[in-house]
Amino acid sequence: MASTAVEKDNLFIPLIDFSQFLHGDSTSKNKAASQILDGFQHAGFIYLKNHGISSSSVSAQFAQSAAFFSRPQSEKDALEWYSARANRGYTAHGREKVTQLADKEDVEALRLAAPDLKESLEIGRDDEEDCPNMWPSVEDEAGRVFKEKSLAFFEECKGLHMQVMRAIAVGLGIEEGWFDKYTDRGDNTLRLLHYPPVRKEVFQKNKLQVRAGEHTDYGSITLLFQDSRGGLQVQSPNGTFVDATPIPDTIVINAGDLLTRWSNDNIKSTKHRVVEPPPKPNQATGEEHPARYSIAYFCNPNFDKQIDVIPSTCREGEKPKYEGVNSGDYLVKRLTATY
Ligand SMILES: O=C(O)CCC(=O)C(=O)O
Ligand SMILES: [Fe+2]
Repeated sequence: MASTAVEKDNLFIPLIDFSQFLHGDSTSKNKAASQILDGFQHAGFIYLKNHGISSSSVSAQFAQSAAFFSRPQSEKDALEWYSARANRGYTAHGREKVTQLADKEDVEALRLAAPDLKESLEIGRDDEEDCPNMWPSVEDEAGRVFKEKSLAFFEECKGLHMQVMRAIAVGLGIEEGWFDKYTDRGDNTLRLLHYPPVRKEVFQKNKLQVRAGEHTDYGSITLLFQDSRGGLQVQSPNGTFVDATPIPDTIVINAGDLLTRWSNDNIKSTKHRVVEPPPKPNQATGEEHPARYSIAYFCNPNFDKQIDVIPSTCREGEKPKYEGVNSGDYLVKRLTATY
């Protein structure tokens, strides 16, 4: 049995030791693969430890992210996200609304009602034609290091995506490398997220206020690295939102809508959101919640691939529930609907 990371309201998110899949004998490997598949089929979420991405790589990327978001607003605005097809660049949510107001009191009132609760930078494969990444100036040394480190982290995550898809293949009883031809291009997005400090009264005044609204992800799987603040919640089968508490050195991985479709609804894409962090024992009670950082690596099948239901996920005599779609078009369509 895998140990359990989250257990509440009929939501059971397993904590799986991925070294058993990567380096174990065939019995351990198959066992880890079925635990992973089982987690995706029932919760839509798993936690992975010993995943092969070193804690120094992860903390270095968090440091790069914090340094990036501490740049002057004008520098970040110059890197603005520019199209759903490219899905690269900087987004400051709610900012436009705020800056259009001249009156100081109006600005403050609006800031309390609908504050900027997150900002993000999306980074894609760096060699995609006509879709450049939006890097800070590489003439500045920090900008050059940011680019180099972020691209190295991108590659590490790409490798883990391939391995997790292999585990899903083994779990499904198909050839281990079945997904490789869908994962080898790395048409993925590294999204750095910063939830700035926020006054507690913002949540008290508006019970619906969240740091990131509920949603499902779009692609195959998402690798989610969170800091120790907390606030991520996952929807349980009962409909409640349950804390997905940070566990050091683990990655939270969830399945996205395209994998649900690809697997004929065998695998779940589960709603999640980010809310006010839960109180921690012995924590000083200030007026403000400190900043939260997370890194989401959204994985997609190669954009030039047709995604037809995986034959082995249909039971005998069962028809596929979905028509084939092109992976890249599917993602662009979903992004266009939200941005
Ligand atoms: O910040 C987080 O923990 C979650 C972010 C997320 O779900 C997303 O960006 O899709
Ligand atoms: Fe998400």
